[in-house]
Amino acid sequence: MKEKVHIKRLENVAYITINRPEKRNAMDMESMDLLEKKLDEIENNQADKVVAITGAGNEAFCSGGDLSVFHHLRTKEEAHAMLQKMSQVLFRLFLFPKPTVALLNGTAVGGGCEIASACDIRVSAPHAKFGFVQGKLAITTGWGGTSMLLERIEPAKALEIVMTARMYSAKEGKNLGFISSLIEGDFKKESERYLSSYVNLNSDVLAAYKARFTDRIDREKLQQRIEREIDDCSTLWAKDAHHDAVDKFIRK
Ligand SMILES: CCC(=O)SCCNC(=O)CCNC(=O)[C@H](O)C(C)(C)COP(=O)(O)OP(=O)(O)OC[C@H]1O[C@@H](n2cnc3c(N)ncnc32)[C@H](O)[C@@H]1OP(=O)(O)O
Repeated sequence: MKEKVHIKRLENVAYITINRPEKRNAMDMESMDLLEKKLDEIENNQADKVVAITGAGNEAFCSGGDLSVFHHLRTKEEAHAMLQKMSQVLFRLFLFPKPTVALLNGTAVGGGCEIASACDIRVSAPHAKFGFVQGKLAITTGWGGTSMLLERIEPAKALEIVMTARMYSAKEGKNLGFISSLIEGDFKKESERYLSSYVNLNSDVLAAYKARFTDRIDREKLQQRIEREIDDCSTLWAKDAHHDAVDKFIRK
C-alpha cells in the first residue's frame, strides 16, 4: 500500500513527499503522524543534511487539511485537538536543526501554505499558485501559519496575504518575499540541482548556520502566539459559517 507521506534520499537531501495526489495532497491525521515520524527519522540520520518537502505530481504541493475528513469535526474542542496536533508538527519543523526547503511543485492552499511557511526557504515552479484561503472558509489559519508567515516576510505583506485570502502567482510570491527562487524547466530535476548546492558544506557547519537562523526567534512567545491562533481558529471552526462553506466545497 502506498505511504501517504514518504521519504526519498538523494545526495544528503531527504525529500519528504506528501503522496495523496488524488486529493491534491491534502493532510489527514495519518499524514500528520507520518510527517512527524519522518522528521524524527531525519533528525536522527546524520547523513541527511537538508530536508525538502514537496507534493506528489505537479498539480499540487498541498491543498491543506483534508476537508472530507475534518468536516466531521464539529465542536471547538474537536477542531482544537486536530489544529494543535498539526501546529506542533509544524512548530517542530519551524525550529528543525537542519535547513528545510519547501519545493512548491504545484498549488499550495490553506494548510499547504502553513506547511510552506514552516520551512526556512520556499522555492517554486513558475506555474504553482499559493493562497491562504482559510478566510473563504470562515476560519483563520490554525496550524500556526500566520504566526510563522509573520516571521518570514514583512508583516504588512503577510497581513495582505491572509486578509485577502486570494490566490497569488509564484511570481507575485517572489515579489512579496514569500518565495526565494523560481525554478524553471523540469522542476524535479532542477530542484535537485538547486538543493545540491546546499549540501557541499559539512553538516556541523549547516547546523551552526541553522542555529543562528532560529536563534532570532523567541520560541516561548511564538508558541504563545500559535496557541492564540489555534484558539481563534477552533472558535470559528465550530460556527455555521464555516460548516456551510465546507459543505459547499464538498458538494461541488
Ligand atoms: C486545516 C485548515 C485548512 O487547510 S483550510 C483550507 C482547506 N483547503 C481548501 O480549501 C482547498 C480546497 N481545494 C481546492 O480549492 C482545489 O481542490 C485546489 C487545491 C485549488 C485544486 O483544484 P483542482 O486542481 O481543480 O482539483 P479539484 O478541486 O478537482 O480536486 C481534485 C480532488 O481533490 C479533492 N480535494 C482537493 N482539495 C481537498 C482538500 N483540501 N480536502 C479534501 N479533498 C480535497 C477534491 O475534492 C477532488 O476530489 P474528487 O476528484 O472530486 O473526488
